[in-house]
Amino acid sequence: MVHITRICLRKYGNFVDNLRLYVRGGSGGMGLPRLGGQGGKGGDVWVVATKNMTLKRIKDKFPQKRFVADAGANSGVRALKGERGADKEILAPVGITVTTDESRTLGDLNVEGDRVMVAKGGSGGSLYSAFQPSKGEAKHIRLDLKLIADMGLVGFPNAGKSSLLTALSNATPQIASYAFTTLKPEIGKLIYDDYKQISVADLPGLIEGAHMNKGMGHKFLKHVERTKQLLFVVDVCGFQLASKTPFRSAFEAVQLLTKELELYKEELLSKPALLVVNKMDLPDAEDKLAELKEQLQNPEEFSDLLPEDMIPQNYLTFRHVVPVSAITGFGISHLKSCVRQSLDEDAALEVKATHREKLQALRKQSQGRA
Ligand SMILES: Nc1nc2c(ncn2[C@@H]2O[C@H](COP(=O)(O)OP(=O)(O)OP(=O)(O)O)[C@@H](O)[C@H]2O)c(=O)[nH]1
Repeated sequence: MVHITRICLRKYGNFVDNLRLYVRGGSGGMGLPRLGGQGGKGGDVWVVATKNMTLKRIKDKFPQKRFVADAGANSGVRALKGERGADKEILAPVGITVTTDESRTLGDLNVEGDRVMVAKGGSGGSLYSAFQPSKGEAKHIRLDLKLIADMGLVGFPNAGKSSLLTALSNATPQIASYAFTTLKPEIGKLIYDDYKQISVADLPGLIEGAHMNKGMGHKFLKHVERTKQLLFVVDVCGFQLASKTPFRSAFEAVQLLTKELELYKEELLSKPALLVVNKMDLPDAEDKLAELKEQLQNPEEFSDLLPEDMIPQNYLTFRHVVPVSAITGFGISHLKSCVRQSLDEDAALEVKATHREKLQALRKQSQGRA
């Protein structure tokens, strides 16, 4: 398949589920020996859980990824006690874990307003320190989005997501409970011959208009942020949500799903995506699949099938388009291997990127010593 996903990657940058930052508390202020004055304490650095924030936004807004709190003021004749330096707050998304570079957990941000101190400011100089202030704490920290699953199922009601999850995971999926959410996703585990496990989440509640918070809209869409990749699921024969709503073909369903994600948060579309075309056991399924594939090859040509406000800005192209029947089991093992292949591909890229980052850090260190 050709790769609008890649085009999106270039346009929006990859989805960010972890971020490494440099943080430093402010230095303390100088004490004033003559009058026994005390310098102000340096500010602390905090990570604060904030609504509508993403790791990608932090990365884009602060490309240096460096956060330093203000220094405490020196003590002076007019103010024997120097003023405290201002704290620095890093506004971060809800649902992350904050760790040190050595993987020690500093705290979890589960609810809006949760905060974790990540670098303490230095103390001001005083009689006890011969009026010399101390420096603020400095370190690298990591912000990790708590992923609920490797893959997230994205589809309208009745597409067969639950049936698919059961067929894939060969078991009754578990209902998971997460501290940072009120919606309970069902998680299925795909187990491979080499015992590798991949988790797939079925997230209930996506309907047309979800971006406007229709149905369980935003809760659903928040979950999509917490999976590495997306598994779109459509009924090959299309669907009609209710008697008053229009019939949507499989192609329209794909574009409507894409548009819902785009309207909610464009960067979700930079996640790798696979398309599952379900219910291949139904009559005329082969013809409809052929038609869908043709439409996906040239989506612009078929855009007049969609309401104008639901045409995505960028058509998503899928790493794999996999026809299956969750009921008969047709295509399920092929889908399992496509899912594995897609995640393995990204894991290899991630290892490379981490390796590169570490090499760069080492290089910088040795340049600093020279
Ligand atoms: N013929 C056929 N029917 C299917 C297939 N997969 C699911 N169905 C049927 O489609 C209906 C919806 O299936 P679900 O698995 O509940 O669909 P869902 O997407 O989880 O639906 P919601 O829970 O409403 O979001 C059920 O009646 C299933 O039996 C399939 O491969 N072939």
